[in-house]
Amino acid sequence: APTLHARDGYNSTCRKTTVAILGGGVAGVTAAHALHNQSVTDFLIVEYNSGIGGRMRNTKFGSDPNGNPYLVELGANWVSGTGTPDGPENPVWSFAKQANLTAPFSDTRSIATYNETGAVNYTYLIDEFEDAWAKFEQNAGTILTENLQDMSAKAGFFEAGWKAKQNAMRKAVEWWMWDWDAAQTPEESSLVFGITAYNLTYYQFAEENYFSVDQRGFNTWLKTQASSFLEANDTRLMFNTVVTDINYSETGVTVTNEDGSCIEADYAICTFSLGVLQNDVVTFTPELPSWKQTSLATFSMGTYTKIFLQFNETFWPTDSQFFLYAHPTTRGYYPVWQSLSIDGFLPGSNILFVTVVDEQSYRIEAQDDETTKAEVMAVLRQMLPDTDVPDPIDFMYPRWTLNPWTFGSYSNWPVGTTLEMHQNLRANVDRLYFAGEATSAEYFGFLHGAWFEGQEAGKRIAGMVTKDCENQDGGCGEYVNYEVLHGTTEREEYNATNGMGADPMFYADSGEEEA
Ligand SMILES: Cc1cc2nc3c(=O)[nH]c(=O)nc-3n(C[C@H](O)[C@H](O)[C@H](O)COP(=O)(O)OP(=O)(O)OC[C@H]3O[C@@H](n4cnc5c(N)ncnc54)[C@H](O)[C@@H]3O)c2cc1C
Repeated sequence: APTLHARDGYNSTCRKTTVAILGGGVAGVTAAHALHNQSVTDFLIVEYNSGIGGRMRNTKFGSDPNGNPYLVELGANWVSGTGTPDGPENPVWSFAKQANLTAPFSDTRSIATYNETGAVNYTYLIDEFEDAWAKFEQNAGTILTENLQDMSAKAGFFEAGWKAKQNAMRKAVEWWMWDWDAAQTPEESSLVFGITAYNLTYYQFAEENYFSVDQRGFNTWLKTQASSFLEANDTRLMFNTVVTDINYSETGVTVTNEDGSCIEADYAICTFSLGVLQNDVVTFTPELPSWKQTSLATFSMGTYTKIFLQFNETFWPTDSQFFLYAHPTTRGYYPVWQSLSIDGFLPGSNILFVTVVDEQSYRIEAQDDETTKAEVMAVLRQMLPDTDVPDPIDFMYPRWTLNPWTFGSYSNWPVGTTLEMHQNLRANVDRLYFAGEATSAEYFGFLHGAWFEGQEAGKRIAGMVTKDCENQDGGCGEYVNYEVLHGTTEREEYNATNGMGADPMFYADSGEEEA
């Protein structure tokens, strides 16, 4: 191919391909699937780890009565938003059903509340928060449709009549209703885009969550999807390969890996997390343009940490899925506990886990397991003052922020962001394309966000390669980008070109899809 020789950095020993897909998470696999569907089969998937799945990551933990370990999910765990018989369905849910995934209904109403004195019922505060939520959504809708300035979710709560008022229990409820999803505080989060992601996930699909306890791993659904077009030992899968350099131009992309190997591609799709892109793991040549660098710096990467404990008995209540703890002074200090030792989940496993996010995640990532274990156990003993709480027989948590292939858990939109600004995160630079949960305007932070964005990038490139544009919604070829940003994004710009093909406020207004 003579065009290859014209490229910068062309090296005759590089492996050649039409599309280099960088990363084998949801977006990477789905991009490959979209290419395959348009008969573009000459692609490579380059992946740091030894298998596909990315942030759907599991590990062995504890042991069952036969001495075999359980499998628990360190990363994504829920199918968030499912679908209705007549409405659109979350693709993650479609594949989860195909894979016969064991994923019981996750009932957020099944919650018991605690503070430092033990069980104290403040579920009425959850009701109060939920009452304010409708007003909160309406205000977000007004800002979006009237092209007004965005505000923080915190300010939005105030406006809707909810305040935490320096009250530990109100703070715990606020954490449960916001931080537990966003992995960042309401002060850090955009009101408008927090609401759009929520609406499109829960009102467009369905307002329910299923929690995978499948002992094959949650990522079985993605493996099911992958097996429809990839062989088990497909030579297009390059595992245990760490990308260090990406050299892009208007004619192609050269990818260099840590082991010295390289790939010459006509196009590349980079699906690395926002955290990876923010932490200079990969060197881009030429340097990324300033509109791209600014967008990478603008959006934030949250951290969500599940801390697992196994005991030799289940000494906590078995009639609730969730336990909410209000620490007297520190908001977000070991607030949400979940029991796996209940019917439908992993009965008899004696496993509990507690979740922290953001600053508390960074804090515990920086300290040793024993220190964290002591803190966690002190809280648990406060919650259950009348129970003789034993020490755990197993204890473990991941450190997502320090992880070189993620640098955090999932993205969040800070206050004052616009759709145009986000489009710059999505947009390609020459032949280098981007996809992943963070590039999704509609569903950032979610698996299905990564799914749709991988598909979009795959379809756009397939359209260029085959000269046959089958992507009716988004189109084919390059994404738009904005070298000069407007203060706000006009209502008419909320369209597929800017990554928002579905109307977030349409779903919010009706609460469900209209015929
Ligand atoms: C703790 C946690 C909880 C979550 N909970 C949920 C949930 O319940 N529901 C939900 O819908 N979503 C959840 N998510 C979000 C969900 O996991 C992500 O949105 C989704 O998995 C992202 O897919 P992706 O393809 O965009 O990125 P990734 O899965 O990160 O895929 C990118 C791939 O690139 C690889 N890579 C990175 N750097 C390099 C390199 N230098 N060289 C080669 N390969 C590299 C990585 O190994 C990875 O496999 C959670 C995430 C975390 C971390």
